[in-house]
Amino acid sequence: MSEGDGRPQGRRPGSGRPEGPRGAGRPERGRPDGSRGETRPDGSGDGRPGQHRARGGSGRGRPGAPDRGAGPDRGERSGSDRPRNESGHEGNKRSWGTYQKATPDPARRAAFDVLVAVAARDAYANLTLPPLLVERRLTGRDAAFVTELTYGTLRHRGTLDPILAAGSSRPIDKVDLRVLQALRLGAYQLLFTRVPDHAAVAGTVEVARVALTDGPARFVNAVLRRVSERDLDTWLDEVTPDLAADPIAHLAIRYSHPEWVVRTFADALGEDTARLAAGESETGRALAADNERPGVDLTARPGRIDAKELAADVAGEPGRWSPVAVKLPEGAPGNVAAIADGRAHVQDEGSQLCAWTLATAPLEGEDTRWLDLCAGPGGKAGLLASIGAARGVHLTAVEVSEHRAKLVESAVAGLPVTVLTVDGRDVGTHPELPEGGFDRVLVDAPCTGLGALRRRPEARWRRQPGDVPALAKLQRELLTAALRAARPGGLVAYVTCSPHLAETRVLVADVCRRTGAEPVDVRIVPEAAAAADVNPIPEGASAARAAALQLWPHRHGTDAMFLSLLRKPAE
Ligand SMILES: C[S@@+](CC[C@H](N)C(=O)[O-])C[C@H]1O[C@@H](n2cnc3c(N)ncnc32)[C@H](O)[C@@H]1O
Repeated sequence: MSEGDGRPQGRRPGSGRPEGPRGAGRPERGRPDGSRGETRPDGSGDGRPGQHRARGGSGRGRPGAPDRGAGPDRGERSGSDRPRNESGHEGNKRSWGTYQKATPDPARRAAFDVLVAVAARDAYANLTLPPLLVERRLTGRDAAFVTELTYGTLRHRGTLDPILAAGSSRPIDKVDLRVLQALRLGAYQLLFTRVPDHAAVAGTVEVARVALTDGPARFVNAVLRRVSERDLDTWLDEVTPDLAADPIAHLAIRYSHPEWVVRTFADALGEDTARLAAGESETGRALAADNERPGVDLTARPGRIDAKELAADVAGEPGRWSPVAVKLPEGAPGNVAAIADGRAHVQDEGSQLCAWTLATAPLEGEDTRWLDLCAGPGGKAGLLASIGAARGVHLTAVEVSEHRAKLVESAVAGLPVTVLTVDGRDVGTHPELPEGGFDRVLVDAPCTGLGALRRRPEARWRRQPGDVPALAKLQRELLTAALRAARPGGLVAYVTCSPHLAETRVLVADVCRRTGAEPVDVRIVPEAAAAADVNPIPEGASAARAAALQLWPHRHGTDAMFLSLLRKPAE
């Protein structure tokens, strides 16, 4: 059984392979559905989405689909551009209808190198890819193709590996790590993009031959040819356990997430195993949303530019939840003048809403001293300080990491902010962090980041359930310190970019119990109320749950941010 909701749109069974030679009806790459591109690691939008592969026809000429053609080394070759091998002679024709090439496609080679760096050295794709693109002079469509291949392969690893295991004569966990990256790269192209099969296989085998030698390349060739024999849905039916029998494992493979993350999402969404097994679950939709490329949101900094003006400047749309949000259309934030001159910054709309809610929630009494206890790299501090500046507020921004504190300094340049490079738990011992000294306090705690998996393609494979207790301990201590820092009657916003209950509702309920802090219903802020309406709170929910806001990519189009607003009891 398979889920109908948000399922990966792989090759559709029954749609059939294009008949005859591929040259005539060659599916194009690039952007066949005209949808928004991958956000480049440098924040620009020139990348392209992983094209979920719909079989049976050419994408050429589809509306909004620039025709990239196959490009060198990627699609069919004409006789005139027949490649030559290293000695300059025409290559031997292979059974895949392609030719031995002198050098592998630089785009596939670059994607392979990033995948190896991520797997072997725990590198971050979004930090490794941009300098590599520059170094290898890959720009425009080539850079977009590398980005798509790299991010798509990393995202879909949990689906690709069981399929590769089924197509391999050797256990996949015994395969050399670099060979495995070539297999994943090839299988991703075969199952999730419109790259023609022969180009996907030949191009990847060529990378393996040059990067790894002939033996591994033959193995890659054999496995990829087996993978290419079926479409994605047929493979999924073969490699996923039955949904009714094992819904967690089924969803984990279908939507490429570790099982513990599937359980985490289901718990946060209040769906038990029986509900998941019934199909069409919201958990399935939440998981599917993590495999989509997020757009780029901008914050129009109050006092410097308003959202309307910024939207007009960048030809973007206003956001749905945050009054200062603008959705950046295709393009690079680096080219936006308002960002370059500090009137706007890049920030997920969910993060904006959290900072906005704290800054605008009604508060009686003095309201001039604000504190951000976990400020790096400074996105929320920048928004809080911009809102506060017009109201005579001074913000103290605390960040324990020196490097990240420097980022905060540049994010709040020109605003009334003091940046302290100290531990946020030093409230009461550091002279600039007096107990009871702040009217509004933000604690945007370090967390598992399970709510931002769309943005960090390898993160879902790095995080472990064992990370949660240590993070929850730190979160508890930071929230307790934030409550110490707030004056009686003052407000504290506890925020995470994780929906894990141990980092969100359970933790907040526990801290409220121990400190006497009172949950404040986030719906006292109209913008938070609008977002909360999408996520109605179940009757009989605990006070902490009833008051909190949980955003989701599949519901709100934002990261899965959590926000709980607390009031320090009056003495
Ligand atoms: C989720 S990030 C904050 C994001 C930030 N508020 C923004 O919007 O740009 C959490 C930050 O807390 C910092 N941090 C971790 N432990 C801390 C501590 N004990 N005291 C202060 N900051 C800490 C981390 O270095 C990290 O920069």
